[in-house]
Amino acid sequence: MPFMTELLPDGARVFVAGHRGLVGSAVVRRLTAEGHPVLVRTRAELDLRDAAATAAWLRQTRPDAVVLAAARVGGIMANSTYPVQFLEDNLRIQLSVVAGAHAAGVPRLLFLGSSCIYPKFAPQPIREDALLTGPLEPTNEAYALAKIAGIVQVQSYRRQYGAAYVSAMPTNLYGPGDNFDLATSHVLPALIRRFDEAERSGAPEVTLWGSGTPRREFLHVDDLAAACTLLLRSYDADEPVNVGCGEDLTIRELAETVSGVVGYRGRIGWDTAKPDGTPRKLLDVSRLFALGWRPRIALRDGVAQVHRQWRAQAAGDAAGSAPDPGAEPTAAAH
Ligand SMILES: NC(=O)C1=CN([C@@H]2O[C@H](COP(=O)(O)OP(=O)(O)OC[C@H]3O[C@@H](n4cnc5c(N)ncnc54)[C@H](OP(=O)(O)O)[C@@H]3O)[C@@H](O)[C@H]2O)C=CC1
Ligand SMILES: C[C@H]1O[C@H](OP(=O)(O)OP(=O)(O)OC[C@H]2O[C@@H](n3cnc4c(=O)[nH]c(N)nc43)[C@H](O)[C@@H]2O)[C@@H](O)[C@@H](O)C1=O
Repeated sequence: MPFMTELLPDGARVFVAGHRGLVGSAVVRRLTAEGHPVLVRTRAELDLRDAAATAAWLRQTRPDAVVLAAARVGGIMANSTYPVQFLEDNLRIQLSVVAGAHAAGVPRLLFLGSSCIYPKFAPQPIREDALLTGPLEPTNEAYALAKIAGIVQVQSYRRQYGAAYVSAMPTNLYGPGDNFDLATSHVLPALIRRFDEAERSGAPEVTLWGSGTPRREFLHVDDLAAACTLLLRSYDADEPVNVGCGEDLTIRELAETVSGVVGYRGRIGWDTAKPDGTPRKLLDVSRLFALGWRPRIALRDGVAQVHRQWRAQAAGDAAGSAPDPGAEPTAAAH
């Protein structure tokens, strides 16, 4: 490997923490396609909450860069039910990986936060400098605080040691390998599963959570992965970078889109005893757009892709085989 003058030289070896997850698997696909050898460890091989084991592995392998996509992640209900794990697991993983990378002399690191770090009533679209300007949304406060600690940790390594470590703040994501467990999933895979099962069973109504009025922005994880490698190659500054498509819709509109793709024609009901969460969190993506990145996968195409994978997964579960998480969406254009 040549002396590191570039932020991510050609052929740089990258450790992708969380490579089996939604984001990590997409980042592995993207890095591999760009010619980077990728280092991975399963949770069974290396629990990233274990600081000593993580530091030892990073010292032994000394990758050229780390993408921190390992985290305790979940939808609104999982976040509200398990705030202790969402706070503590994420703090511990971040402490292990960022400190371990620095101790091992890893020159480059990308930390992934989340759009829920911003105040509940932040002006829309939300700029990066809205951080710490108001109270957080209570349903995911513990997770958001852990992510904010991660951002400050990364900034501190920059300020104190001059490390080229940076943070990205993705909006709500979806894609191949998503979590379809209704108790822990995010809304988009939950809706695909609910409408698909209702269509197959002929159920007259599907009941969704909340009022349907909150607005959310959805980005395909392959678009996020392209942003991650661009940031690794070209971004080196203190402030986090928002990653979103720049457009949002209500959960009711999302439900109409997903039911249309799935072909479900029954009624949609709303259980207002369930939480709505934050009313809106559309990201200002001008910083990332200025670097030349654009989202490529339209929501309807991405939903159709994930629906096909859910069908394959459901059929595979019944037959005892696994789906292909790398299958392409059929069309790709915004
Ligand atoms: N999904 C989304 O909508 C969004 C995600 N993000 C961020 O992107 C990142 C990745 O999220 P996503 O891919 O969706 O999450 P997933 O739950 O799909 O994947 C998380 C990964 O982290 C691994 N992991 C968790 N705990 C540990 C541990 N103690 N030791 C080792 N590995 C561990 C999991 O391993 P295993 O496979 O063994 O479970 C899994 O591979 C997170 O930082 C998240 O905050 C940001 C905005 C939105
Ligand atoms: C990525 C992001 O994800 C989480 O925040 P969230 O955006 O509020 O999460 P969500 O995807 O679970 O819900 C979005 C909206 O959709 C509604 N909704 C309807 N019906 C279902 C449903 O069936 N399941 C789910 N999960 N939601 C439903 C739900 O009531 C809410 O109004 C946090 O983890 C946060 O920390 C974070 O970073």
